[in-house]
Amino acid sequence: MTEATKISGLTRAPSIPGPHEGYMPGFANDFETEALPDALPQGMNSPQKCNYGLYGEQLSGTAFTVHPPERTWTYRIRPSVKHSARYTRVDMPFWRSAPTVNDAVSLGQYRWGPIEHSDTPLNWITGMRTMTTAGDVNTQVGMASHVYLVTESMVDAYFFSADSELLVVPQEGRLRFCTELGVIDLEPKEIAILPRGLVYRVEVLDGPCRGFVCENYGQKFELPARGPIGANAMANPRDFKAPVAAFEDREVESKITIKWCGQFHETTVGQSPLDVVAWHGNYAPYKYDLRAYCPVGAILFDHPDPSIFTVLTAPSGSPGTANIDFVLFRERWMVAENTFRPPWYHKNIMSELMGNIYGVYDAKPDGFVPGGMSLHNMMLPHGPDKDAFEGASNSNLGPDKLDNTMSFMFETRFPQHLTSFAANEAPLQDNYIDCWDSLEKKFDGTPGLK
Ligand SMILES: O=C(O)Cc1cc(O)ccc1O
Ligand SMILES: [Fe+2]
Repeated sequence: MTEATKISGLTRAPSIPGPHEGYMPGFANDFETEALPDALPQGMNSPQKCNYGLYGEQLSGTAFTVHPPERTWTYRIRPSVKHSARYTRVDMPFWRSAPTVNDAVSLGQYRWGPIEHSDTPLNWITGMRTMTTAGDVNTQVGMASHVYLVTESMVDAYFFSADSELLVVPQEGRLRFCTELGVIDLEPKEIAILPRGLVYRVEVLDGPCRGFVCENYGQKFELPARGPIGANAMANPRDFKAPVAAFEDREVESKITIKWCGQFHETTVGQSPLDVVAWHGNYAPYKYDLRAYCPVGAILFDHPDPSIFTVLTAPSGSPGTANIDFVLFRERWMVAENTFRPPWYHKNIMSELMGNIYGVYDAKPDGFVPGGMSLHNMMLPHGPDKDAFEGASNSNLGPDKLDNTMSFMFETRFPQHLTSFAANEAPLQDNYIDCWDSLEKKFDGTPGLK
């Protein structure tokens, strides 16, 4: 064990040295961590008096009676109910919540270039730009996709979403999430999950920062069942990392912004809310390095469904039908024989929102660029563009490494609705559907030759 250290002004618990410095490995483990010795009660949750005069407080991420329940016990300098002002409503016009059905026409195949930064300094809250929403935030069903454009750190300002857990996919720049449960540093090729109800501030380590967010209104993300793939490959539990405890004791007026039922509210507190000295439980933020994802694919012929690339899945009420699948298209070898290797042409009941983190995506060699997004909505046909089709139909089928490529998909069972920002202000590529226009009729009435 090393000593407690300081990071962004927070005293951070001693942690295992080496690759896990500052983090604890494992997915949804029952973690325990303390930034001061013996701050964590042992053998019970609610001693009559906690060590150091701490207050015990439980954060429940599932109903008490869900199995397994997800909750974390925090031991903090002040209970979080201690705030000096009532909640006041604030406007956050670019961070929208479902339903946004009347904002724009959503029926269509859409693609956007990267949204550029402006001269206006933006933080984690003001820099959120909602692109699509699905379901209904008030019934805790569905999701929203956002792009964040962040250039400014939050100072004595904090945020939590009562509506959702946030899946963060950075594309540019480095961010630090100082949360009640510890500190997560995040850069492109990594993702983070910020659970519903967790208070945090976001600092810019290296800006400007741009990335994608999937806001999950429903049941939490979990690891997909691997079925016949077995106990290994895809995303392995040990590669997920939760932060060790970290706290600050700062008596300074601080603002907390709360997203609640799609509305934003502010209150003030007389101290930093990041005052959790120790915690234990299985409801925590975590990060994951996408380079640890071990893809499994076709090793003789054909192109399997992209569900084999699922990193995390958030279940809906219907078994096998996700509220959201987070799917990763990363570097891999293509070896299938006598096969059209890119994604096939298809229509899907699930709605597919894609983003490019870096490189070239095999079905769209042009136009789908890093920082860009595309939407193939419920039951709307899509597939490789003309160049991808011709290339893949005529290439020599030796083993071929798809290199320098990382795109992802937020796939939901619900139709996604564009916001007016996505339809009118974001860099929509008006000519996107032309990429299929020049696909030729090749039918000549005679059987094809192999
Ligand atoms: O449309 C897309 O590009 C995503 C996708 C990829 C794939 O390999 C199979 C199906 C699918 O929807
Ligand atoms: Fe698709």
